Amino acid sequence: MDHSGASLINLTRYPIHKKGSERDAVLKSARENLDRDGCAVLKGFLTQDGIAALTAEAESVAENGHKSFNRTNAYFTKDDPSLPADDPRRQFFDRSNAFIPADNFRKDGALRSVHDFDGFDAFIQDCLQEEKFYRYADPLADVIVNMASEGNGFPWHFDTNNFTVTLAIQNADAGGAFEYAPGIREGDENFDEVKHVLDGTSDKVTTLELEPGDLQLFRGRYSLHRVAPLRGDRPRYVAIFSYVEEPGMVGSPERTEQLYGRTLPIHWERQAGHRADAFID
Ligand SMILES: O=C(O)CCC(=O)C(=O)O
Ligand SMILES: [Fe+2]
Repeated sequence: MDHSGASLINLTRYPIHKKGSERDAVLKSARENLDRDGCAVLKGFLTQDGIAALTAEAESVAENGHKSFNRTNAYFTKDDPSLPADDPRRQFFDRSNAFIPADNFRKDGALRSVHDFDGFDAFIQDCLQEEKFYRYADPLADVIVNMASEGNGFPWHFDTNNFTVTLAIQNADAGGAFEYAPGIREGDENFDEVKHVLDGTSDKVTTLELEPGDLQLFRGRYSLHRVAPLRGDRPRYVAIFSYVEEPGMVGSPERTEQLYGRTLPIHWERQAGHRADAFID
């Protein structure tokens, strides 16, 4: 199969490589959506060939996914028994999934052909209007695939990163909608409304049914979000592209071991003097 980015990305609809009025129109719409509710979805960013190629590639390396399980609240903090039992900081959920580390994706493979396509990074940066914007320099984490099936999932949380860039590759048989409460903690923590989201009684939740090939830009620091429980045998595959505010950053050895099940020499060499918390998490 042809793995040039030009055949995998729908450049007719999203001419990200060509400065001009068409690209400007796509940018304008993405920025408006990001401003309004912290989320922009570029439907059908991949072509049908792109979806097929990325799915085949994810399947071919799926066995290398590293499973991780934990119990976490929406804030990734420890339990605080001094708070009332119904405080949202005391609601813990199971979180489990598998990350396929970035070094499973070859330079000439489909996923990196999209990532390395001329203009891809610049386009994402322009949508997000982030001044400091660098690819994560972590060979295990610059672009990964998040794999989850029935019984796994991402329960309600706020991201520690300012934004997340994801590309839907394959959905589970059922379930897996992306649900989020736009800007729920924009002004303050808004624990009362967060509580309603966690117990399923909020009317502030937007549901997105993302399809294979959709590119999503999401500011998850202020918007509580989750992936609704998955059903069926087919795994859900989502690629996650990581960008950070400084060049040369990699993950801490501890976090890398936890997420990917191994570390490389670079994780130990670089740990002094570099922020270690730049994960999509
Ligand atoms: O898998 C997704 O669609 C998003 C998961 C998520 O919220 C995250 O990686 O922080
Ligand atoms: Fe998230």
